[in-house]
Amino acid sequence: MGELEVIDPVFIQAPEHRPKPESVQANNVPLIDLSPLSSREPDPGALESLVAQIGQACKDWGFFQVINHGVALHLRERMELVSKQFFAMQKEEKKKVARDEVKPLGYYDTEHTKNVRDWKEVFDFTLQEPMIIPHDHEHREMWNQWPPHNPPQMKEVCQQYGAEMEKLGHKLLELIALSLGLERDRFRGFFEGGTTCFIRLNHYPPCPGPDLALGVGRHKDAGALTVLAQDEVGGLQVKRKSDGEWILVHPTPNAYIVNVGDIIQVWSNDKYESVEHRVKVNAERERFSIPYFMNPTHDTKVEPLDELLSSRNAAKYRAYCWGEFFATRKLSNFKKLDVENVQIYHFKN
Ligand SMILES: O=C(O)CCC(=O)C(=O)O
Ligand SMILES: [Fe+2]
Repeated sequence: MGELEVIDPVFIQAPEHRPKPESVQANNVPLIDLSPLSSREPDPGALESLVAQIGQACKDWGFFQVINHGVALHLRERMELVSKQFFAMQKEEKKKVARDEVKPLGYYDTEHTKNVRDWKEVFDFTLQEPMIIPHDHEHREMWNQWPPHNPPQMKEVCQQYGAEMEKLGHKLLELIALSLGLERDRFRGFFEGGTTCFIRLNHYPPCPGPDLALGVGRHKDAGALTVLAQDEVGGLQVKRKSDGEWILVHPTPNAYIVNVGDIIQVWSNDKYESVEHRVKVNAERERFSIPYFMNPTHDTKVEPLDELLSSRNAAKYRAYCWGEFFATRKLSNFKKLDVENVQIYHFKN
C-alpha cells in the first residue's frame, strides 16, 4: 500500500509544501550564550557583544537558540514530564478539557494551519487569567481548563514554568530593544496589565506518512516573541532568509529556540522579519515541544515605533489592534475559513 492510502487526506499537504525526505542539517541558526546577563559583575563589553549577536541573528535569521538562559533545568524537566503524562492519558480524559469556540484554552487535536490539518495534539494555557480578547464589540474573558486529577500538580507546574518563561521573555525583549538602539525597557509597557501570553504543550505522535503531512504547516508566529523548548527528537524547520531553503533546527540540550514574531516585525518597521517555519513529523518517534508565545495586552495598538522612523524610513504599516487580530486568528481556526487569515501585510502602507 502506498503512503497515500495510510493517512487521512485532510492531513496531506500540497506537493510544493511537503517536506523533503532528507532536510538540510545545518547548525546555522545562531547559538547565543546569555551568561553575561547573570554574571555578578557585568562586563560592559560582554553585554555589548551579546546585544550585537542578538541583533545580527534577528536580522539574518529571525531565529536563534540561547544557552545559559537562567531557567532551571529541573523545572523544565518537570514541565516536560507533565506534558508527557497529560498526552499519555486516554482521549476521553483529555477531551474533558477540550477547547471549543466558547472555551478557547485547553486540549485540541484538530488544528489546521492554512486549511490543512496538523499532525499533532495541543494543550494551551494562559499565564494571566482571565485572558481578555475583544469579540463582537465586547470583551470576552478566557479561563484556563485544568484536568481534575491527573497529571498530579499539572496546574502548579505549568504556572511555575510560566513565571520563568515570562522572566526569560522580558530579558530577551530587553536585548532586542537595545539591539534596535531603543531604551532597554521600551517594550515593557505593552505587557503590563493583562497580557495575552500563552503556553502551548505540543505532542506530535509518530506519523505513517511523514513525507506527506506536517506537524505544523508553514506559518509565522503572530505575536511579539516565541520562546520554544524542543525535545531531542528534532523536526522544527526554519525557512532560511538567504535562499528560502528549509533548515532543520538541530536540538541543543536545554537550549531555548527564540523567534521574532509579526509584532516585532511591525515595531521594527521590517528591520527584523518574522520568519516562516514548520514542523516535520517522524514515522518512528513521537516528539514534544513547548512554545511560550509572548503577546502584548489585547488593547495594544501595534505600529512601527516612532524612534525608528525618519524621513528616509517612513512607517511601512498602519496601526492595528492586537486583540482584534488575535481574536480573528483564533476564530478562523474554528471556522476553517476558506478565506485568507488576517495577516500583517494587510496593514502595509
Ligand atoms: O514544535 C515546534 O517545534 C514549533 C511549533 C510552532 O511553530 C508553533 O506552535 O507555532
Ligand atoms: Fe510557530
